[in-house]
Amino acid sequence: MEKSRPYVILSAAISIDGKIATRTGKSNLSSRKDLVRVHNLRKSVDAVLVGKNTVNVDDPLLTVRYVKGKNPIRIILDSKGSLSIKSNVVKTAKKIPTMLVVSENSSKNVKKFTTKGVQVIRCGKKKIDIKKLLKILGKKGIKKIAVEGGGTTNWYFFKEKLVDEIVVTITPYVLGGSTAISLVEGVGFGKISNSFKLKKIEKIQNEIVLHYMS
Ligand SMILES: NC(=O)C1=CN([C@@H]2O[C@H](COP(=O)(O)OP(=O)(O)OC[C@H]3O[C@@H](n4cnc5c(N)ncnc54)[C@H](O)[C@@H]3O)[C@@H](O)[C@H]2O)C=CC1
Ligand SMILES: Nc1nc(O)c(N)c(N[C@@H]2O[C@H](COP(=O)(O)O)[C@@H](O)[C@H]2O)n1
Repeated sequence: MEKSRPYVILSAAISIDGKIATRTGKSNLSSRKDLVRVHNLRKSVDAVLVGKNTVNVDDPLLTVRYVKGKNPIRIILDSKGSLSIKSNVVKTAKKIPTMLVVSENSSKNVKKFTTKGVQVIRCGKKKIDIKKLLKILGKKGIKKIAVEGGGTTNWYFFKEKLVDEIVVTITPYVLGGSTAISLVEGVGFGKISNSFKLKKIEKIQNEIVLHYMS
């Protein structure tokens, strides 16, 4: 691992059949106990990162609420700068540090975000250059981040081999649906080569939490 970039933990809840949401975008798969674990993870990292679709579909807060602890910085990847101004992350950005990462080619006016307290970072020409972004975050003193989806964002991190740890909860649901989002979307790998080492298995009632390391 390059020392200059933050340590990356990919965190998600999946159904038995590997989906992270229903075909209609419902993603509240984890039990309350598992969410307590997720919030303990959030308080242990410097930043939580998600993609724009996750914000637009879930309208998350990405805060620490089920346990006591400091909120991580929130980072949203949105190459075109088309995030909803009415989203919870934007509405609370003056209280909780929030970064919006857009590509250099994005012509959208980002002032509407900055006036709401969102820090805007331009990184990568058309797509967001995640390697470069992690270097920028490292220089800002961010040492550990949790990537919380969705499937497209997860793919970019796997594609660039930037995932150091995977924490995934298998929840007791079968969702099906060819259009339902899986843990990892994108083009996918053509070869079976990207293996991780299983380090820990936790059983939380009806769920299993798997911890893998690169
Ligand atoms: N069960 C779970 O643990 C979770 C479920 N979800 C679900 O996932 C679904 C959303 O997933 P997706 O549609 O795959 O979208 P996503 O949330 O990964 O967002 C994709 C968007 O993020 C931006 N983006 C991400 N990486 C980029 C890069 N390298 N360069 C440029 N732009 C980049 C782009 O605007 C792209 O269209 C929602 O239904 C949500 O509920 C999301 C997070 C966790
Ligand atoms: N670990 C995990 N389990 C689930 O069941 C989930 N749905 C998610 N989703 C991630 O958490 C965000 C919601 O956060 P808030 O509760 O609003 O703080 C969601 O947008 C996903 O990133 N994760």
